[in-house]
This record gives sequence, C-alpha cells and structure tokens, in this order.
Amino acid sequence: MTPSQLLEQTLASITSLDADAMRAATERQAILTKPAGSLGVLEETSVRLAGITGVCPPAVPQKVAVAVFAADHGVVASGVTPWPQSVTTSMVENFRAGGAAVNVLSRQIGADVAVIDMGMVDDVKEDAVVRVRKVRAGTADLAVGAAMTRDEALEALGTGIRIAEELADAGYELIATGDMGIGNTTASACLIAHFTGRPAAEITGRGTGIDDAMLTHKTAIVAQAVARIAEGAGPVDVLAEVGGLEHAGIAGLILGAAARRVPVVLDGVIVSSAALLAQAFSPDAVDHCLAGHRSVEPGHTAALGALGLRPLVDLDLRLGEGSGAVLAVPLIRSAAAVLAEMATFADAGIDAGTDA
Ligand SMILES: Cc1cc2ncn([C@H]3O[C@H](COP(=O)(O)O)[C@@H](O)[C@H]3O)c2cc1C
Ligand SMILES: O=C(O)c1cccnc1
Repeated sequence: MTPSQLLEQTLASITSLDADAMRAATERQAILTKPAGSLGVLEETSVRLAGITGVCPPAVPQKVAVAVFAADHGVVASGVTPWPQSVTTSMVENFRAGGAAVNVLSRQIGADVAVIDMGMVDDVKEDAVVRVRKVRAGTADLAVGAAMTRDEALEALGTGIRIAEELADAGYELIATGDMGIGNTTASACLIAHFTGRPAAEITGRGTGIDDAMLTHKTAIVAQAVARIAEGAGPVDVLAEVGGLEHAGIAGLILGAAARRVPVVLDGVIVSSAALLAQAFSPDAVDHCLAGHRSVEPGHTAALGALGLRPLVDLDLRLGEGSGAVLAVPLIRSAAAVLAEMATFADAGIDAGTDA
C-alpha cells in the first residue's frame, strides 16, 4: 500500500464520537453521589473517553505509551535557536538511557516511552526504546524553501499512522505524544500561524529561551515562510512547505489512533501544531484527543483555541518531549475511575433531592 493509500484508508475509517456512549456517560454522571457537575472537567473528560472508546463507562487506561517523535530541522542554520542541532541526538540517547524529564515523569505513572527517529541528521541504533523510521536526514531550511517534498511528507504521515497501529496492536489504551527536535518551535509557529490565520508576531515564541534579537529574526522567518504557502494549499502541501518530520509523524499518529478509537493526549506547542495538521485532514480525529496541558508558548494557546480543546494542567511548562501530556494522565485515569467506581444515589441510599 502506498503512503497516500494508507492515509486515504485511515481517514475513511475515522468516525465521529459515539453519541450513545456519551449520552450514557452524561446520564450516569448525573446519578453519582455528588452535586451535578461538581467534578467539572473530570466529568467532561469521562464523557469524551466514552465517546472515543464507544464504551460506558470507559475502562481506566492502565497501559499507556508515550510516543516521542524526533527529527532535525534545516532552519537551525538560519539562527532560530541557541542550541546546536546535535542536542536532538544527545537527547534521544538520554531518552534511551532513561534520564530525560519525560522518562522520569513516565516512570511515575508506569508508562512506556517509545522514541521514533523520523528524520534525525545522525544515525542512531534501534532497540526496545528507539524505532528508526528515518524519512530523510533532517528537513531543508524552511527559511529558504520547502522543508521537504510532498512524497516525503506523505511517507512521514504514513509512518505515524503505522506507529499508532503498532501501539494499538500492542494493547496500549492511551497514547501520550511528545517531540524532540532542536529548532522545531519555528516550524510549529509556521503551522499554527497558517492554520489559525493569526500573525506570526502573535504566535512565535521563545522556544528554549531566546533573546529579543533572535525572537525578532525568528518571527520574520515564520512570517516569510507562511506567506509562501499557496492559496488553497492542502494539508500535505502545508506540511511539505513549513513542517517538520516529527510534526508529520505526530499528525499521522493522531489520525491512526482515531481510526482505532485509542485516545491521544496532546503535549505542548509542537504536538498541538501537528494536531492542527491532523484537524485539516479530519476534524473528527481531534475529537479523539485530550489536551494534556497549556505551555507558555503563545502559539499554544492559539492552537488549543482552534482545536477546541481545554488543557488539563497549566504549570508554566515549556519543555516538550511529552512532559505535559504525561502529567495529565493521572487526571484522565481519575476521570474514568470516577465514572466507573462512584456509587449512585440509589446505591448509597442518599436522597438525590431535585439536583439529580
Ligand atoms: C536540552 C534540551 C532538552 C529538550 N527537551 C525538549 N526540548 C524542546 O526544545 C526544542 C525546541 O526548541 P527550539 O525551537 O527553541 O530549539 C525541542 O527539541 C523541544 O522538544 C529540549 C531542548 C533542549 C535544549
Ligand atoms: O510548548 C512546548 O512544548 C515547548 C516549548 C518550548 C520548547 N519546547 C517545547
């Protein structure tokens, strides 16, 4: 099957959320021993999980994967980040060794970290943690021209879909997503500016922590690259022009997981920019996602607004790697557990008054 056939087939199998399961979850929330609505966003989360999985009450997700997509960016040569490109590889080795923030946070919740080399410049070895699916050795500099070809964009999307299928086949009930790629907040800002229609100056942020001069330069690059996108360009064209290989992998993962009815937890500005890409292919796919957190990057708030998702935690994080997605998993588990395990007014013999 060609990548474009895989994409078409995946899009065709994504459905809207299961309305019957959502209705049953909403009705059950109303008869649990608490004032109606008092568990706030946990209640909404439980209803969404029912809609995604098509089951009420949805299972408490025990087996959780954290899929971290890694790639390099040609735009680093244009001076948009103070960090050398080699840090992408060094951090992937850190993920393999279990020493990064995402590893520590994943151990706290018993989640398995899977790293996917979508297109790092350096060659890394494959093992139980790192899967090598290199589409090309880093993108071209998006400040100068298209980041990749359409064929490469399609191949990388297909790779993300396959990763979702592999994780679903391995029995993962929830997939948290993350990224690693020095320079990737520039590509993310381009995607968010394009898909939200907001100006580059509003969307472009400081990434790893750049000074005012570098921010001005980065913003100009974003504005110029977005202006190059042709009128009426489809999502594959947009990805090829200004995206990254990890963005493609993450968007593919979102589409593949939605087709399999496995909920995906989004991370920060990079993952959310990839979710906008997935939304351009299939608005229904994003309904199968939960927003883990809100990062301090200005573009992230704009992206969440366009995705129509409310972040579960807001802790001034600006890391990526999937850190904010992993931190939200205990809340998602709690939302499902409440719906499944709380007593009803009838069970507990409590007078429900007029509230229920
Ligand atoms: C040591 C280190 C660990 C990281 N983990 C995630 N990122 C984050 O920072 C990068 C994006 O920021 P920019 O666009 O400014 O380069 C991405 O790799 C992202 O995941 C890191 C960055 C560094 C330096
Ligand atoms: O929002 C994020 O995920 C983020 C912000 C800055 C740098 N890396 C990631």
